[in-house]
Amino acid sequence: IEKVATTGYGYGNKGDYKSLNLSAENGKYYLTDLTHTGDIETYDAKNTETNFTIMSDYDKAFTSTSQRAGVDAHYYADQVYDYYKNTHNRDSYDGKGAPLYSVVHFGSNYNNAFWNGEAMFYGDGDGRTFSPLSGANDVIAHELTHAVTEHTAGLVYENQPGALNESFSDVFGYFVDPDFLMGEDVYTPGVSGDALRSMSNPEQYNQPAHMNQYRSLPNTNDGDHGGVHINSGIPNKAFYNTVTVMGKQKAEKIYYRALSYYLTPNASFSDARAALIQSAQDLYGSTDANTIANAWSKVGVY
Ligand SMILES: Cc1cccc(C(=O)O)c1OC(=O)C1CC1
Ligand SMILES: [Ca+2]
Ligand SMILES: [Zn+2]
Repeated sequence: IEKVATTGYGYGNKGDYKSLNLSAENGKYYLTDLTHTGDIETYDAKNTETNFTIMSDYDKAFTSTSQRAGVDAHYYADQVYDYYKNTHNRDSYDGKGAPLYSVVHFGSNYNNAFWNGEAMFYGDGDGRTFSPLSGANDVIAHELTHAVTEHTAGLVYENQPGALNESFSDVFGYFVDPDFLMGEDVYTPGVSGDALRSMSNPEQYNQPAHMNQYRSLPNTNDGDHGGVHINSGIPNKAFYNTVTVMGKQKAEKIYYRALSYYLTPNASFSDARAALIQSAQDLYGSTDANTIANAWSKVGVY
């Protein structure tokens, strides 16, 4: 007997109804989406950091409170998979249809989300800094883009290449959730209107928005690997300067081409500027190439 594809539904972290691609076997239903080249599977860590079991139910309704984080992780993984396939003709993060694994309820009161090279992991948050982190599609897009970056440019996760790595994840978070805030749907559930980061106004959340504010930090864990989540404000602002002029349709093609074709592991901010200019020139010509050049010059990167 094997798992057969079926559909069901569930409630996400906000109690919102979402239809789901499931699989069925022996009268049980699983968060296994068989509709893509690689399966999309969602696991429950049950607040451990080691034991993960695929989320299942005895019917097609994933409506219990403990299933909400899984419903969102599963639904948004499908949405981001479709984004890369439909917009960039990229089949999963490796371009070869790799299966997508997500793990929810990771750890306890865990205010983080991450890609560990094999799967996406989402904490539940502590209810003050974060609500469950799978509750936002820009977070899933951010994490999955770390996987895409690993399989394309391979931007080293430290100093300027690391800040570019972070910025490309935020940028594709914008392409999936087109607003200039990151994590706004799961950040500080008790405070409305704030976010983890702002791409239009990085300073609002203590990030630099210009090269003359670049923060040289130690390349250690507590130095945020040379400030990858801090200095990403500079390329994020350059993106804001770009997309507000040329629009999302052109920007997403240019950014994808730079990431997948030109950028290399130790790229600096200046290398990224050149790669994006070249990508714009390749695809659309000098007007859009100049838009990129100006967008980066305005943040002090030449
Ligand atoms: C919440 C969080 C903490 C530490 C690292 C990351 C990380 O993935 O770099 C992280 O996730 C994000 O930044 C996503 C966009 C909200
Ligand atoms: Ca957002
Ligand atoms: Zn990240």
